[in-house]
Amino acid sequence: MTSEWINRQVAARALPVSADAIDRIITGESAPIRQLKRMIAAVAVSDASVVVTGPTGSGKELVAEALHRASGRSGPLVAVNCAAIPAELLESELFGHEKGAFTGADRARTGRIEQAAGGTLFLDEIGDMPLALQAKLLRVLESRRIQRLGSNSDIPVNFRLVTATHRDLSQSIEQGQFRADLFYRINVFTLTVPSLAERTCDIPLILARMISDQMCQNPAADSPHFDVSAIRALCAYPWPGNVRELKNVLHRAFVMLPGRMVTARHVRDNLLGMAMPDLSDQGCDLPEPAPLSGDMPDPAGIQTAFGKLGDIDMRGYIRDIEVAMIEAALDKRVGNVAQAADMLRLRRTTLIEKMKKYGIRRGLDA
Ligand SMILES: Nc1ncnc2c1ncn2[C@@H]1O[C@H](COP(=O)(O)OP(=O)(O)OP(=O)(O)O)[C@@H](O)[C@H]1O
Repeated sequence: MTSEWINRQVAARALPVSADAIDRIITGESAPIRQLKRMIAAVAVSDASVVVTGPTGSGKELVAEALHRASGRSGPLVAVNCAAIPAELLESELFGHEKGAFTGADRARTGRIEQAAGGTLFLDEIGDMPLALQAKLLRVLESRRIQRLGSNSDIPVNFRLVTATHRDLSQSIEQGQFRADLFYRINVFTLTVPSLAERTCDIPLILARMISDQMCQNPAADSPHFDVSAIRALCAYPWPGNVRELKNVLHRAFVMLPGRMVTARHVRDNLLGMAMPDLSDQGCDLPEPAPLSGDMPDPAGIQTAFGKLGDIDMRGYIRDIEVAMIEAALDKRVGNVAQAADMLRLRRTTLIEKMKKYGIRRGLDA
């Protein structure tokens, strides 16, 4: 069904009660976001499958969450990132297995599809699912039954499927990488999340929401304040990494400019340009930090700044830097945790441990 069909349905009815739930999850009042929220409200109540498209970091996972919350389904939202799980493990992750089904299967395990009973199964990056598994998923969608690996018995399943991808699935079909029959099964509705560049008037609201979330997580943090020139500079930027990139910029502001008034110059030079701020115009009289290889902030410069600024919450500061670096590496490697770990010279398991500690879910199944 097309977005014209949805538009007609949306126009034909008042927003349902679930609009509140959607508003709480998706911040923004721009015309494309208001339209997206109305579409979510319209399709949430149906059981039909939804494909969420949109550029990376634009908020596709949030749309899946909003669809689930507004659907009123009593079961859980179970999210699986098909690109983050090695192909050979994805099948048992989704379908579960019986004890002894394969080497290392020392006990039975319920798969994600079963876990989503009565709720929503969100398959992120479905375009990356191996072809053999696509065939199995299609059978599940047609029969509404699954078999765990190593079992012959069918288990009935009841879930609403929401998928997302940053790939052009029609192109993947032409290239033989995605099954056309599965595409038609999963694509009853398409919801497209606009890029941040198409809705820059939402930036002040999103920023305020992110600051308040950050302060809830860490009430001791000293929030930066963005003046009008800073907001204008943020609105003029093209945001290739979309809302995720805005979140990273805010993290940088918390680390580099805590409690300070952020201006357009800070935005351009320090937050988007990634240079350490020159705080001399704010009475701190600090030397310019020497650039490091790779344009990373110079730790020696940070040390000097700390000396001048007095007491510093070192654990909080290091945590903020780790979060910003992990998110930057995940951005650079399009959510691929193994590659991000390589980039950060960490073992994959160490990176995953840190991501769990900091509540970074990108690239990990929920
Ligand atoms: N409207 C919004 N308001 C507040 N935060 C948002 C909004 N949209 C996205 N975010 C935040 O931006 C980040 C990226 O969002 P999300 O993971 O949903 O993007 P995505 O499109 O699924 O990304 P990917 O393509 O990499 O899977 C998340 O931290 C999310 O909470």
